[in-house]
Amino acid sequence: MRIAQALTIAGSDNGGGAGIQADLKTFQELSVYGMTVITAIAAQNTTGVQGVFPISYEGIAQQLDSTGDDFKPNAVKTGMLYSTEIIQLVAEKWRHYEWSNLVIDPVMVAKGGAPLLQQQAIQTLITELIPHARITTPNIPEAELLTGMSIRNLSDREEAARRLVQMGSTYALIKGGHDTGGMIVDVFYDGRSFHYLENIRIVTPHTHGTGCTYSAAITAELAKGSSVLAAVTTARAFIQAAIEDELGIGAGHGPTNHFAYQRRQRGER
Ligand SMILES: Nc1ncnc2c1ncn2[C@@H]1O[C@H](COP(=O)(O)OP(=O)(O)OP(=O)(O)O)[C@@H](O)[C@H]1O
Ligand SMILES: Cc1ncc(COP(=O)(O)O)c(N)n1
Repeated sequence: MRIAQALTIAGSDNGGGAGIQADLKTFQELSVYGMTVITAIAAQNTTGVQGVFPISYEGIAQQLDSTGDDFKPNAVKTGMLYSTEIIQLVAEKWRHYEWSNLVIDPVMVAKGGAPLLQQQAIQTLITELIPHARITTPNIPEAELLTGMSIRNLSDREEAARRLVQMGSTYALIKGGHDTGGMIVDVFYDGRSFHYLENIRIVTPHTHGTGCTYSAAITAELAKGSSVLAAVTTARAFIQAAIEDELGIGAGHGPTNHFAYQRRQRGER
């Protein structure tokens, strides 16, 4: 049996809750073989980001080539891409290796406020990478920056999703984690109709890396051949379980529980 394979192109979180580490844990839990291209080392913990150290352009290019020359990932996700140059490089290699199933999590700012994408790189993300995306998964502030509109209500979210599809992303998912109400509504758009993934907001400080984990789960499911809506639905259940069964690690905003979804599937909760 050929195992499904997925590649994540993202930053490293030494604390293990977000970035490359969250992606690999999620791939593994969903029975997908994971590979990585590291764009930057973010020194961080549950109290914040203490430093960001980008990998050299050559270092990233070589990782992409070493991956592309030998492996054929069934799906690829991007997380923290940090700069215009890195986005252009990823777009170039994407075309060169003819990869498929691109999931773009347009990581811009860490939960604590530290910038993870340079301001001037947002336009490059729009022109160079989003046109290749199978799905783009911004949170509300990211969707506002990408679309240039302010998002206050559900119809604004729908309009933002439409604009992402107009930019060339085949599907769009506007995540509602930054909602303030008791319900979280993620808006999924397939270019024709909308689906709403509604869940009760879990009251917890332990939401570090939720966006990374959610998009990694979508990537894993796409790698296994799921439809995009089915992938998002499974990923939503994965992130809900990961937030609900909290681990309580660290003094601040702790990581989610990447074991939770499979433990529930096995009836071990
Ligand atoms: N408190 C919560 N309760 C339930 N679900 C949540 C909660 N916080 C986040 N989620 C789920 O996780 C998804 C991703 O969260 P969010 O919108 O905060 O993404 P994000 O800001 O990209 O995350 P991060 O930057 O931490 O990786 C949300 O769309 C929602 O489905
Ligand atoms: C390497 C890396 N990638 C992404 C995030 C976003 O996660 P969060 O918004 O929860 O801090 C992060 N903190 N670090």
